[in-house]
Amino acid sequence: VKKAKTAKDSNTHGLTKCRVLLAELEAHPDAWPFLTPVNQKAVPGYRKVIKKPMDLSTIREKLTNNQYLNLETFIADVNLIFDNCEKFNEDDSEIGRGGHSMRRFFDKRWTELLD
Ligand SMILES: Cc1nnc(-c2cnn(C)c2N)n1CCCn1ccnc1
Repeated sequence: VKKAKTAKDSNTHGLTKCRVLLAELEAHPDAWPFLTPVNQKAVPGYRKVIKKPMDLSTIREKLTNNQYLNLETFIADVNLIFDNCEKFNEDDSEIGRGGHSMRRFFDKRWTELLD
């Protein structure tokens, strides 16, 4: 029997899914370009081109600091990683291919975790 969904329940429930998904993203073999913030001093053009940098360690920090209201706001930050990657990297490049691979994996997993 499905328990009545209170706002708190769906929030807690949603945050558990965020933790599961983030752990899987961090452990993925193609995650290496996305584990830490792009070094904007070392990468010419990145600061100018990418308006909202995002990476998995920043998402981990925000999750730890309870900054995600729900699964949707978490998914938006993860997609930002992949959109930034597509904007800055050729599809036919190692980092570009890694971004596509990670996005495919993430899309599959979060849809599987939906109620
Ligand atoms: C993520 C991401 N998107 N673009 C880059 C990047 C970094 N340098 N260059 C020339 C790029 N296109 N990144 C960060 C990749 C992280 N990285 C690079 C080497 N070791 C880690």
